[in-house]
Amino acid sequence: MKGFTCRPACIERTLTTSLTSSVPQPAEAKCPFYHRHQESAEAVSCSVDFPSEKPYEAIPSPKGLPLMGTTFELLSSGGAPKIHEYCDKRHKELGCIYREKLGSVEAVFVADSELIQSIYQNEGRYPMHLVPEPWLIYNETKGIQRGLFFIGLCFDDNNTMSLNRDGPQWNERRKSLNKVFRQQTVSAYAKVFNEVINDLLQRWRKVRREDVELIDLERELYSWSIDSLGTMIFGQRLGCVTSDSKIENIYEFVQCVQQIFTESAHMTVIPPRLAYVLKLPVWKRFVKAADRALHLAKTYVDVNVKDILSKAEVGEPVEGVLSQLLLEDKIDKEEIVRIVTDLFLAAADTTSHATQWTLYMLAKYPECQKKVVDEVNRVISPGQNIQEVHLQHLPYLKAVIKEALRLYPVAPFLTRILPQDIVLNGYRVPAGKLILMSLYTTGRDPKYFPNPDHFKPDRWLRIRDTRDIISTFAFLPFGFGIRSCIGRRVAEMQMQFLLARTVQAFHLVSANTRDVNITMRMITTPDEPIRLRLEDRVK
Ligand code: HEM
Repeated sequence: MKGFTCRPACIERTLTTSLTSSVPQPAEAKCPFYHRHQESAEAVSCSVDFPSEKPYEAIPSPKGLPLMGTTFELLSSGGAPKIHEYCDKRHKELGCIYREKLGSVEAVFVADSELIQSIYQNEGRYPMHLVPEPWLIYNETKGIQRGLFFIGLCFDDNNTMSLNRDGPQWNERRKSLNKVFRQQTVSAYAKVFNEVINDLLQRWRKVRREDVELIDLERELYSWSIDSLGTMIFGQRLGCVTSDSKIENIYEFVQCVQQIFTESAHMTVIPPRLAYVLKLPVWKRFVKAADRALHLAKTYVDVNVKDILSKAEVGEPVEGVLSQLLLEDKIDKEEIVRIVTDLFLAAADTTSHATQWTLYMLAKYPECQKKVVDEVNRVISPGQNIQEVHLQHLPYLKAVIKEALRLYPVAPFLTRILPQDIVLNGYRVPAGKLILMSLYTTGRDPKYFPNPDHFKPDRWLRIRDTRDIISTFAFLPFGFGIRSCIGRRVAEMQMQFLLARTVQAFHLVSANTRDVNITMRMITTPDEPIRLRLEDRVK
């Protein structure tokens, strides 16, 4: 057990001042971030601890009303769309660890790099994350099984989380999929990623308005991310960014996925089981969108499975992740369909929104955009395809992406349910309790990132050059460890390719008249459409 505890920032500051002014600190009692705390009044407090262990109930918790708990406060702070800000405020008020019941689930919130590290050290052999309850109820009531993200956690008869009976199954699937998502395999798709980008840039030149503003950036990026991933999985273009889309209802699919996220986010404050039992409109909309999205995706995957199998039978060459999985013959076909369908759900929204925020930052900070353009132009000529080998010469571009993900983490909370008790900052957290790691808060905490509100990609370069120690556990946009994002390599490569080629082709100008903020739809999305003007660089 590490010797730290957290207290409200005001008490913390008073204590720190009085302690440091009089009593010398024993080395072993010092918080590693001690000096940085003193520099910053905004930091979420983390300080010298007491040796005794305290029970779960002693974890700081906001006072709520008898029946309503803190629901009213959450609603008056903007509800589910502003939950990241609400939790950030709580951390500032209660410290880097607190507990609170939001909606139907009680969770322990943690915003401290060392504590996050210790959570991952204790995640066990089959780590468990939270699957949003509406999705679990949907799967359970429809009697359907789902892909990787969903395996390993369910609710038992008492509506509490039951531990890990599917852990070994997850582990087996994950190992098979790790093979198809490792770096060398992903690199082989550089050519198809470029093809999709060529079509996209071509399309943007055509569809932008007369004043060169691009309409519906969100949908454009969705289509790009689905087309890139689809080509990698099916070994053939889906045509989402060209007019010859091979999936008849691709836009309907995109809309359904967006709606699944929106309705799930609404059910953060309305207990999902209640919404289900009472068949509230929010539940009906959720089910309708989920039914349709799964049906559309499954139909398309099914067709491709048949196509691949019949080609393979007559010895015709087949490409793509799906054929790799099918021909390996280790996973049952029905399950492959489920896994692939869910990959699209996990991939499309996340990659497109991370890219959207990064484009917004580049448009908002022209000096950063110029640095990226100069860097890219030194490595590839305009219009040329980008190769994986070029990426090692684009450190600034990578820093820009990291910086955008720091301020706008697509998943602002990482979740774990641990298989055994853990002591965090002196508090015993029993096995099976939901733990939420607040990345939005750690990413904007000055004790980890000086001047946190500034968009400063250089901070990532300086760290490397001077070997400054920054805690990586304060910044984990793809999670960490054996259950981290399986698509990280794909997402990073897709984003690096698209951003490099886009800034080389266009000067990006922000057309938003106010700052765009975050609104949560399960993931971090903009609270008004991000508007970009794309001015040609190369005539
Ligand atoms: C910028 C884009 C992306 C971000 C920020 C992101 C982030 C994440 C995060 C935070 C997790 C949860 C990890 C955990 O519980 O510890 C996750 C899981 C997952 N992601 Fe991603 N992701 C992105 C793109 C993708 C892509 C492109 C794919 C598919 C090719 C994908 C597939 C998955 C899957 C299947 C899981 C569940 C893994 C498991 O449970 O074993 N993600 N992602």
